[in-house]
Formats: sequence, C-alpha cells, structure tokens
Amino acid sequence: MLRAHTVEEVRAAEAALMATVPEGTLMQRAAYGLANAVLDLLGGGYGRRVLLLVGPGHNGGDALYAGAVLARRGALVEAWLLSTTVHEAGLAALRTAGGRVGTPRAAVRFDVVVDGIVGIGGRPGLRDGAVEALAAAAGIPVVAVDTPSGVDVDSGATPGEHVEADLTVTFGTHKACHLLDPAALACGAVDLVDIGLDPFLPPAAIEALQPEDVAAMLSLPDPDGHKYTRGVVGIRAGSDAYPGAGLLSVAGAACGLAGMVRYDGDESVLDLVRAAHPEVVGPGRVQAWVVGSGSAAAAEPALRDALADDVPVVVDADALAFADLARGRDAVLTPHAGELSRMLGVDREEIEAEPLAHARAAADRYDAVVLLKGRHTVVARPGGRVRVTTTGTPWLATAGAGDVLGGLVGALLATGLDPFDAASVGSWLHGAAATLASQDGPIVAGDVAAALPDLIASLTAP
Ligand SMILES: NC(=O)C1=CN([C@@H]2O[C@H](COP(=O)(O)OP(=O)(O)OC[C@H]3O[C@@H](n4cnc5c(N)ncnc54)[C@H](OP(=O)(O)O)[C@@H]3O)[C@@H](O)[C@H]2O)[C@@H](O)CC1
Ligand SMILES: Nc1ncnc2c1ncn2[C@@H]1O[C@H](COP(=O)(O)OP(=O)(O)O)[C@@H](O)[C@H]1O
Ligand SMILES: [K+]
Repeated sequence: MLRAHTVEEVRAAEAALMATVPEGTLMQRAAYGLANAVLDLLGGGYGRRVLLLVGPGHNGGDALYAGAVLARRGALVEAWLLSTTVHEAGLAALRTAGGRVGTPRAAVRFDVVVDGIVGIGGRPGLRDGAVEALAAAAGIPVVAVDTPSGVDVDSGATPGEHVEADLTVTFGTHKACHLLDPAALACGAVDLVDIGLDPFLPPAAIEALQPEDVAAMLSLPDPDGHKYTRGVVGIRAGSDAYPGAGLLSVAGAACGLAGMVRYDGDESVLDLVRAAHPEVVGPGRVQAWVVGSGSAAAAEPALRDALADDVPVVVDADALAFADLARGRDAVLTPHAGELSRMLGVDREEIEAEPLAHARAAADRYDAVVLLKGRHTVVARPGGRVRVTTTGTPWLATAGAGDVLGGLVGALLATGLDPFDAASVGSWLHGAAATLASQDGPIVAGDVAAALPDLIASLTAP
C-alpha cells in the first residue's frame, strides 16, 4: 500500500526520528536520494549542466547538498539563490565541491533544473523571483525536490502559480499532492526516497492500492463453491433510449468475479443483453445491485426497489439525483465532477480544483462511500479515509467507461467486499484494464470490460 501523510504528521515523525540520529543525517539521506535520481535522469554526471533553484528553507538545503554530490560527480552545477536567506551549510558544501552561484538570465542552457524553491514548508503560489527564474529556464526538464513548489501540499490544490515537474523526488512518505489532482499532475513521475521515517509515521488517511493489495482482496473461487456462493450481482440500468448503458454495465459486472449476473430492466434491453452475454439471467435474488446508468425516469423506482432488498448498492448516473435515499446504507455513489456538482450544489470547477475535499464532504454528507471519477479517481468513506486510484490512461475518458466501472464495482460487492474496498479495488482494476487494453492507443468502453479477465488472471496467478 502506498500511503500519503500530512505535513504535520511528517514533521512529527521527522522530529522523533531526528532525536535518534546525528544532526544533518536526514538531509544527507534526502540529498543523496535526490542526487541519484538526477544522475539516473541524466544518464550520468560528468559534463552535465545542472541548475539549482534555491529557496530559503531546508528544501533549498536539499537541493544545495544534492548539487554538491553532483558537482563531485563531474557535473557543472550553478545555483540561483531566489531568497535573501539561504541554507548556509548547504551553500558552503556546494562551493567546496566546485559548484557556483549564478544570476537568473534568459536563454540559459542546462540539462536539468532542480526545483528547491519550497517543499512542505511552502505556502501555495510562487513569489516574483521564482516566477522569473522558471520563465528563464523554460523548456528544460525539471526535477522537483519533495514537492513541486507552489502546490498546496495537503489538499492537492493548485490555487496559484506552481512548478510543473517531470520528476518529483520525495522523502520518507508521500504527501497528498503526489496523489491528488490537480497537484499530482504537476509532479510528473514520483520517486520516494527512504530516509528511515516509516517507524515514526501514524496510519495514513490517504492510500493508493498497489497490485499486491488488489490481488490480496480479490476472492478466488472456493474449491467446493458454486455460482451462488460466489455472489450474484443485479443490474438495473439501460432503457429503450439508452440500451448501451445497460449493456456496458452488464459487461463490467460479467468480468467473471461474481458467480452470476442478473439483468432487471427494459425487455428491449434484456434481448440485447442476452445476445451479447448469453450467461446473463433475469430478475431474482442478488447480493448487490447496480442502479442508474441510462435509466432516465426509471432511476428513482429502481433505486427504491434495490434498497428495499437490503443488499449493497452501486448508485450510478441517473440514480445519483436520488442519492439521499441511500444515505447511511451500504452504498457506493459513483459521480463524475459534473454529477457531484449537482449533488452538492457546488460549481464543477470548484470540485475539479479540490477533488479530495469534495469527495470527503460528499462521503460525510451521504454517509456512504463516494467514488469521484477523474484522472486520479478519489474513493472516500465517511470520516475522511481515502484511496486514490493511480492506474489508468487518458484514453479511458471515453463514453460508457463509467457504466463498465459501475458494473465491476457491483460484482466486487457481490463477492463480499465492503463498499470502500469494492469501490477502490474496482477503480484500480478499471484503470489497469484500460491501460492493458489501450497499449497507448484508442479504446472504447467495451474494450475495458473485455480486458478484465486477463488482468485479473495476471493478478491472481499463483
Ligand atoms: N520533513 C522531513 O522529514 C525532511 C525534510 N527535508 C526537507 O525540508 C523541507 C522542508 O523545509 P522547511 O521546513 O525549511 O520549509 P521549505 O519548504 O524549505 O520552505 C519554507 C521557507 O520558504 C518560505 N516560503 C513559504 N512559502 C513560500 C513561497 N510560496 N515562495 C517562496 N518562499 C516561501 C518560508 O518563509 P516565509 O514565508 O516566512 O518567507 C520559509 O522560510 C522538505 O520539503 C524537504 O525538502 C529533508 O531535508 C529531510 C527530511
Ligand atoms: N483524463 C483522464 N485520465 C484517465 N481516466 C479518466 C480521465 N478522465 C476520465 N477518466 C475516467 O474515465 C471514466 C469516465 O466515466 P464517466 O465520466 O462516467 O463516463 P460515462 O458516463 O460516459 O460512462 C471514469 O472511470 C474516469 O475516472
Ligand atoms: K520544491
């Protein structure tokens, strides 16, 4: 499991760890990790030209010490000091190693820019000197130290100007900004350097599942199981006007994880469903329902009926308008930003600017698990625990992909996962299946569903 901690938690853990090691140890660990990441990126040190953008705090200190390591490896290192104060010991180390201090100027030629302007002590936004320095170095790959300067570290928001990094090298643990958009988008790839913080960190409120976590949560068929013990998932989606929504919800549900899929909806859609998925049967008892995609006016009665069964429910698309009915129930609400905007009465732009805060607010308001779809989908449970999905590809932003996800989460609920696990595992599989199907090329929603069995097999293979 990948975990993200708050700045306060990191500071407390850092203080506890520092009491056990000689002074300066942590900064040295951070600086060596950073220097190694830069060497990897550049394919070596000798003759490479490295620009350090240095702010007033320890983040700048990390950059200066890493610059010293790089200078000793033969790189030509120049530091631009963007503040009246600087980490003096770091600067002395850089100078001793042969690095120099320069002045911001246009048309500079460097192989990499190291952003040591601010890290976890920074306020969002950039000050003038930093903006000008970044403009002068535009077009050069950027490695951010700990966080891209200017982002809001704990919320993942980017309310002001900020660095756009190609690589972010962080220390000890991830922070929210490394996982949650829009800040995560500014991080580029993220490297975590171990500085020994782990034993001092509390449990994290924000997590991102990894393949081994997903594999451990998938239930394999019992040797003596039968289709009913494996779970039955029911779909109430699709209509005369939107038959595809029913078909795609069924396609997601029919990934093979549950023992049976039932379709309970329009006769006309049932015929299409049977033609595409002959194994799907009609209404009956289920262990989980998926309700709402392409249901139009039928969404409300369908949701009421599903809730009357007292089994977990995925509340999708048209049914989200009636999400109040599911308050406090075993439910997964699956809005995209536009749908959540209508549910909360908040502008879509505000939701996209702070998906973490809004997914949490919605989970508390509806007392249910909320899966807020996006590039990095956010799954929140009441009380603040969150899982962020980092699998996926921009090709997944295609019509009907959400229907496949709803069906898949329903199948996972039917196998017995609780709503938080079902939603986060389903979202992880959905993104990974899209990547597998896409191979960096275009896909349609049905391709994502079709890739699920192979993906699941690759995870569960002994
Ligand atoms: N924790 C750990 O385990 C480890 C942490 N380590 C490292 O320490 C870093 C944290 O260092 P830090 O605490 O010195 O804060 P940092 O981010 O350098 O900035 C604070 C300074 O910036 C200023 N400032 C604020 N906003 C600004 C802005 N927008 N633009 C410009 N300036 C701004 C602010 O001053 P003021 O606002 O008062 O002007 C203050 O002086 C951390 O990210 C990691 O790299 C590792 O070495 C080892 C392990
Ligand atoms: N930029 C993106 N990168 C990766 N995945 C995305 C991106 N934008 C959207 N998605 C994913 O694509 C899917 C779209 O679902 P949704 O908006 O419900 O579409 P539809 O209603 O047509 O089914 C969601 O799973 C969402 O997380
Ligand atoms: K930084």
